[in-house]
Amino acid sequence: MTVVELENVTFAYGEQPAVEDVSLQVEEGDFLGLVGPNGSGKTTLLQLMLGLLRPDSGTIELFGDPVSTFDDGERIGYVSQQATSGGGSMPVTVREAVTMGRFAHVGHGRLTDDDRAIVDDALETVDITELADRQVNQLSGGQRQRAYIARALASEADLLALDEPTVGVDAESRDAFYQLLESLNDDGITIILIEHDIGVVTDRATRIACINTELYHHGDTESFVESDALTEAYGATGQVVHHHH
Ligand SMILES: Nc1ncnc2c1ncn2[C@@H]1O[C@H](COP(=O)(O)OP(=O)(O)OP(=O)(O)O)[C@@H](O)[C@H]1O
Repeated sequence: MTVVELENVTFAYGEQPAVEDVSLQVEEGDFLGLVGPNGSGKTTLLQLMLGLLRPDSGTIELFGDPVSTFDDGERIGYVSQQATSGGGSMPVTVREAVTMGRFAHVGHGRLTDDDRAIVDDALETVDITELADRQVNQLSGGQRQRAYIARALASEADLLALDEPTVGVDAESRDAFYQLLESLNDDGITIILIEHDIGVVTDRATRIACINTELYHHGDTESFVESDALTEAYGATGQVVHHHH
């Protein structure tokens, strides 16, 4: 099944397009790494995919329907840059924050024992059960992004979209976090990850989309590593490329 499909998508905040004529498909089970230099349109492209921004031209389908009519928020777990950097953290406990993942399912009804069990499982999966009663805004960066993943898991999302989730997280927690993403992907959850560390992405992602306003590469990770897309995309802005091997 195709999870996201973009055809000739262009979007501009002002005069200059931030995303220009991008076509790509994300298939169920993909672990897509979205890479490109600073300011190259990665966040914009992700928000277009999720229906948070409307394209100026082109079409976007999410789970097979035009994204404009999409109202199935519970199928997406979106961890924005603000969420992990702390700006969006709420004065609630970890358990309360993760329980919010159930709200799309219970509507105005009450939480059932099943809902509570799903929340417990999500806390367990990301290994933060012992932090359940702590305030989210008192967690470390690494603990906080686990809490946001747990919330997405509790919502039983089919698609996890993460925008630089490990900014400010130490190397060890970061590695554990990417292992967690890999195992969630093995369980069938589709993942789209924005990450500026090319080495991390090529180690973990099964597919790569490389953009600098326009799409320079979209395909499996091996063909990306062997291609010139990286130097071409980054060369356009003269940024230094950091390899991590
Ligand atoms: N709300 C906005 N209003 C106007 N311009 C914006 C807005 N958000 C982003 N831009 C511009 O659009 C371009 C793409 O930004 P975007 O955040 O999508 O890039 P990015 O690749 O995610 O960047 P980074 O890696 O630095 O997070 C940049 O030139 C940016 O300055």
